[in-house]
Amino acid sequence: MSGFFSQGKEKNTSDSQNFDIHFSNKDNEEHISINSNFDMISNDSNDSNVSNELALKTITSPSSFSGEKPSFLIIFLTFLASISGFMFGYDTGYISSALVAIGEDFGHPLSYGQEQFITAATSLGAFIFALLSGIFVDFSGRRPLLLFSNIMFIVGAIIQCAAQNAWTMIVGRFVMGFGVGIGSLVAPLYISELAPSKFRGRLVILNCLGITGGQLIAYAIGAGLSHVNNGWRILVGLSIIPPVIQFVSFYFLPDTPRFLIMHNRLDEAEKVLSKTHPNTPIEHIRIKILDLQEEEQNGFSDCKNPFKKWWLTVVELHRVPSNFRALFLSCALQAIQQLTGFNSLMYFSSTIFEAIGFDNSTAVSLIVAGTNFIFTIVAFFIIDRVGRRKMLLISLTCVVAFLVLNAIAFHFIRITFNENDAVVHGNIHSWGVVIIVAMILFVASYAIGIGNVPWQQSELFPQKVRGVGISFATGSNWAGSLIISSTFLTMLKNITPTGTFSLFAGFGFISFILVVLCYPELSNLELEEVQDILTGGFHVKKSMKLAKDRKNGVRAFISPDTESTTSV
Ligand SMILES: O[C@H]1[C@H](O)[C@@H](O)[C@H](O)[C@@H](O)[C@H]1O
Repeated sequence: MSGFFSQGKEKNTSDSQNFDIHFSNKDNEEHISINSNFDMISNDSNDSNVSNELALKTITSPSSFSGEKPSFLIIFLTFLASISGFMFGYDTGYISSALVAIGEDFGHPLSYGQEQFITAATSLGAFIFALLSGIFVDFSGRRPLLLFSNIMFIVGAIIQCAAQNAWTMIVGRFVMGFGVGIGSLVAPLYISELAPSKFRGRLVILNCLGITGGQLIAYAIGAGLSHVNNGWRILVGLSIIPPVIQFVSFYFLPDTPRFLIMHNRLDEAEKVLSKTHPNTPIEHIRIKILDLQEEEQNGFSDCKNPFKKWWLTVVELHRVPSNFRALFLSCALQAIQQLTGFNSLMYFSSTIFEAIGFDNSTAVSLIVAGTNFIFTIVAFFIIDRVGRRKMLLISLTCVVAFLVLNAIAFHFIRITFNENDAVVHGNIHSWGVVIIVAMILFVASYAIGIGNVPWQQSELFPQKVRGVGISFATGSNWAGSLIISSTFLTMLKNITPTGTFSLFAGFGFISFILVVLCYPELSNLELEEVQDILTGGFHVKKSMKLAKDRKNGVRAFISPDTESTTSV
């Protein structure tokens, strides 16, 4: 029942069976009754043109759910789900120092090809399982997938800890990637489905804080263990703790109300919503359930075959223009995030800093991870206030500028490879300092926008196609990560660091244009409202006006039929 959002004034009375709602909007007076089975049992309107649908839309619109502060339970569940983000960060973060620390533990120094394989194996596993999750996320639920991802994290870590050669290490990293892929899709979805819209941006960024915090901690432990014999095995072994905590917790916790409604488990959904929204009257909760239930009825809930359902959803994603716009935007943003080359730093910063002459390269990398984490905190505070679009534009402008500065600085520094194709420790150079400063500024610019906004992907899709839509978007992220991690050192060698960073800057510039032309402002909208913005175009200007009105407390709405926004 997405559609209008308009003003409404409610007065509710309820008894154990039925409850009545009286409201008025700009032109109409209406009175409806709904019983505890979620059936509408009467509707008296003084204007026959006003539909029941409008009545319900009006009541469930921003008033009761979106403006409300997240309850303790929502925050608690968000933190628990963000453990997936933490594992994503830790597991992608420790590899930078592990690659240096492995040294000759496998009998010879790792060639750059082996380093790339070890790194890229996780991205490959994540890519495959992010796509596969799209088939199962609406079928088995968010929670079982999270549990499964925990098992993969643990199995992958055990294989790596026991590895005696590069290939076993690659297999362990690949299996761990399954967990990373699933977690990177399910955690933000779980959080965004629970979050009140006004706080959705921030709550989803908590998961990103998990990612960047995980990377920082991995770097810190990596630096601490860099001189310990086989210290990298301890570094990997520690990654077993968070999935165990998440597994045990989620074993006892509920799935999201949206998933429960999708499977017609309305009583359970009511229970979860009553706990996550303790101050919301039960009648509002039931109306919200009706709203989501009607949305689900437009879906493929009758189809019991997950593969067929997946295929029907894929067709729907491409057939309906607003869905296709959502798909385009989410996939493009996720790919852009990776093609700016940020993860070349995450994965290879120790190698790069060693090559330009820094002795404690892992400690220097720590500054990179710390900057990423601190600026993700900045993003956390500003995302719902400044808005996604503005953050992206500022971020991409600075990202391009600092990538160009890096490209220029690298022109004056040589990176050399030995006869085994391993990167050779270089000599410190004044341009090396410029590179470090430019890298840090690049990371800060990345983290306040393009590093985090793409993970708001769930909000772009309607319920019917959300699971599959975000699996494609997450897949695009991992495809980008895979391309960067498997080619970065090869690019350094073949097209020079200057060529490599110029290429990243080029991608950043194209992305900037794309955001200017196509990315609407989605702050403060209900998940169900976003499609109205994407119907009939990207509606960039209108979305900006709407966001401004909402921010200023003006009750504004968009009509999907006229495709105009109205402030009241
Ligand atoms: O949002 C995250 C974050 O920016 C991480 O630091 C990065 O390593 C990931 O690839 C990205 O998806």
